[in-house]
Amino acid sequence: MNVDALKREAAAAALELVEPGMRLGLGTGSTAAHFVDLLGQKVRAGFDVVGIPTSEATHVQAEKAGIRLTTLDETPELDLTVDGADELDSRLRLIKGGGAALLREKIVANASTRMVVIADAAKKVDVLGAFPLPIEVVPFGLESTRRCIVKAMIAAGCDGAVTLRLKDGHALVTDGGHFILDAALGRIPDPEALALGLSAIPGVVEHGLFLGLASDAFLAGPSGIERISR
Ligand SMILES: O=C[C@H](O)[C@H](O)[C@H](O)COP(=O)(O)O
Repeated sequence: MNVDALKREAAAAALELVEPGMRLGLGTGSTAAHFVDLLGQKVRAGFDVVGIPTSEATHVQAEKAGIRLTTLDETPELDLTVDGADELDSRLRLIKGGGAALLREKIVANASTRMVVIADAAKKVDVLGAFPLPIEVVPFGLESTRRCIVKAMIAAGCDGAVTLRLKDGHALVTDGGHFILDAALGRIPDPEALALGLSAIPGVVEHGLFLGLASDAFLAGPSGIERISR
């Protein structure tokens, strides 16, 4: 089975958790897109839920799929968020932001009673960090912020290049109007320490370490779905 089919299987498993009337956070990325697609099919068959998209891209997809949408201002507390991840470990600590949506994703996950991760099984790792950690930063003072990030990494026992994410030769601009710095760390021995260090830097808006947010994960592999719960 190809990776895309596995992503769809994980999305289908998470769909079974959705109950009528739920307030749902809708994730971003190729795996979350399967969930939105499957949810749209259910909605068009008469199922009623309301969704909060975590990116402009998901907003467009969900609207086209016929899913009723709201905002966190109208609906500040959600029942369930279903989202993908770039990496996760057995304690459901995640790296997210490969699609540059980490800020809204974290706000939405934090507003949800449950966050469920959907992914192909290859995303599960023993130690986080092979996937470069996305860090969303304010454009003002970029180089100064980058140096502070390097110091915070070293203090947390890791090291690696921190580079500006580009799109079409220019700095990629997130939905919130910020830039993304990607930290190629290889391994993150103490994600909690690194998260604390990064959050203390004024120019850092948010980082892609999602710690203590996910309650469950559905991981689709060749031999079926593995469910991890916390
Ligand atoms: O910013 C993007 C998100 O964090 C995605 O959920 C993450 O990158 C996983 O995306 P995909 O399902 O495409 O691998």
